[in-house]
Parts: sequence; C-alpha cells; structure tokens
Amino acid sequence: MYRFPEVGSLDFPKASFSKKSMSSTDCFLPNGVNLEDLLEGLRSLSWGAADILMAYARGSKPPYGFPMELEIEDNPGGPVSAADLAVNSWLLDGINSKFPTATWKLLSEENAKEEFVEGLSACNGWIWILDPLDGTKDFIKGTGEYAVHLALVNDHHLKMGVVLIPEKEELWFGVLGEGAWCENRLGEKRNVKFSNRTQISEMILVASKSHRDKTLSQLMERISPGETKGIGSVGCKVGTILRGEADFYISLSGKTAPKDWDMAAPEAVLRAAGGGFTHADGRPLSYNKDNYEQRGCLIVSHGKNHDLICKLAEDEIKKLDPFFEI
Ligand SMILES: Nc1ncnc2c1ncn2[C@@H]1O[C@H](COP(=O)(O)O)[C@@H](OP(=O)(O)O)[C@H]1O
Ligand SMILES: [Mg+2]
Repeated sequence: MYRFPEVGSLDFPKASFSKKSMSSTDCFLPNGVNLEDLLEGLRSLSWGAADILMAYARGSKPPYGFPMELEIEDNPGGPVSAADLAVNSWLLDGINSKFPTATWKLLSEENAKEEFVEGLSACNGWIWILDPLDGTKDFIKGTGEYAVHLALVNDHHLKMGVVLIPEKEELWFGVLGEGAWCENRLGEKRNVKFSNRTQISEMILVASKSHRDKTLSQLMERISPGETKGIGSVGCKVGTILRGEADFYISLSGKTAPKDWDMAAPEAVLRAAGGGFTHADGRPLSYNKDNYEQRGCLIVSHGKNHDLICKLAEDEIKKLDPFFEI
C-alpha cells in the first residue's frame, strides 16, 4: 500500500497529475472509501457550493432552498454571513449523505465551537477540516477573492485537499504523494504552472490585505521582493502561486491567528504540487490540535528556493521582534 509522506517533508513529488498513475487501490483512504468515488463526490459538492456562493455574490436567489437574504453577523473572530452558513450545511450534509458509512469526523469553521467542547480538536483518525467560505470579508466587499476549502487529515497529517475558487471557475485538487491539478466545471484538467522566478529581487510576494499589522508590513519591506500584492483568502493567495502569478506568501499571526481551516486545504494542494508550506524555521504545520490556531510566521512558496526564503524571513523577524514565536 502506498504511504503518504508526512506533513512538512519537502520531498517535492511530481507536479503534474496523470490519471494512469493514480489508482484507488494504492491510495491510503478510510476503509470503504474509493478514490474515484471520493473525487466524484467532491466535484459535485464543490460546484454546488460555487452555485450557492455566486448567487449570493450577485444578489440572486441561491439554489437548494437557501434563504435569499445575505444576512451578516459581526463576530469578534470576523464576520459570518448567510453564505458561510449555507455552504457549511451544504458541505456537511453532502459529505454525510454521499459517504454514509465512512468513519471520518467533520470539523468546519462554523461548527468548531461545539466540536471543540466535545474534544474533536484532539481526535486521532480521519477528519475533514472545512472552510465553507474563506475570505468572508472580501466576499462581502465583492472583490471576488474568496474560496472554499476541504482538507482530509489522518492522525494530524494531511492526506488531500480541495480548493475551489468560484469566480475563476477553478477547482484545485491535491493528493499528497500523488500530485495536484485544476479542473473547470466541464471536468477539463490542467496542471499546476509554477513560475521560474527564484531571485528574491524578482519574486512576487502575496499577503493578506485585512490581517496586515505593522510587523508584517515591516517584514515584507525587509525581505524586499520584486513586487508585493495584497490578495484576500488563503485559497486565493495559494491559487496565485499555483498559476505562476506569484511566488510566495507570508502569514504572520499577531493579536489573532489564522486557523486550521484557513491553511489545511491550500497546504495540501500546494504541497501535493511540490511547493513548500512550513514555519519560517522549517517546522511543518500540524492540524486539529488544541485551539486550531496556526500561529507563527508561515512561509508558503513554489518550493524552488523555499529554504532560502525561510532563512531570510526567520532572520528578519528575529531582528524585528526577538520574542516572536516562529
Ligand atoms: N492573523 C490572522 N488572524 C485571524 N485570522 C486570520 C489571520 N490571517 C488570516 N486569517 C484568516 O484567514 C482567512 C483569509 O484571510 P485574509 O483574506 O486576510 O488573508 C480569513 O478566514 P475566513 O474568511 O474564513 O474567516 C481570516 O479570518
Ligand atoms: Mg478561512
């Protein structure tokens, strides 16, 4: 049986997807789950989610009986809209009904509070980590920079991820150790296309627009890339790297931190494609632990000079804040 590499091991598997190379027999999945059926189920759930979100984004009636009104609740952890809640229930119900016998648990940004009480954060075994709407602030503003994340984790290690970017008609899949690819609504596939830029002075850095404190701004300035772009949603930022439009992304926690559901699926797709996704000291991320926070300085890149970017970021952050926990 094929064993997937551990999270964080930068062994750069092949970047392209070949259907021939992937069979349901050599893929390590929960008992009774077949890879082809899983991919098919994820395709229909994802495009259904795209229909719901795009309807809300355009002010038209969402399908599947979800309410028309885009109500928005302002919470300390960020806004939650009717679109977040609709896609949350679409995904949770959909996974349960498509795979009724699978022995996995379901954790999503929207059910995390209840599940945390039940101790799901510490659970071993199979678990889906879902972000029904990543980039809610951008969704509300209407920039189109929003995504849906689904990641499958076993014993705290990533196995596969799906990142849907509705406004670009892109459905990215990544199976660790197998490869990553993009599909459109017709199921037409294309490969990841990383850029060839490796000189920091010509590389393009993407970062959050709405979570950019003084330390992150100073760090970005000190790293001094060729260009810097502010993009909403972690999935959309990683999408720019997968398309070769950008080269690396830096996430820095401050008073708040991104969570498992922000990082898990984008990491799975990027690493399955051969990219790098680590803390600046090279440590891998680990999922569904304690409070689901992904604190520290995270470096996400096309993988061609990941160690160099990490070293530079680590040195600079130590100068800016010697107490920062990388
Ligand atoms: N420093 C931080 N603190 C809290 N959340 C963060 C964060 N950086 C990123 N995120 C989360 O990551 C997602 C993308 O953020 P951004 O667009 O700023 O990069 C958002 O998720 P949600 O939209 O799912 O809440 C946001 O809440
Ligand atoms: Mg999110």
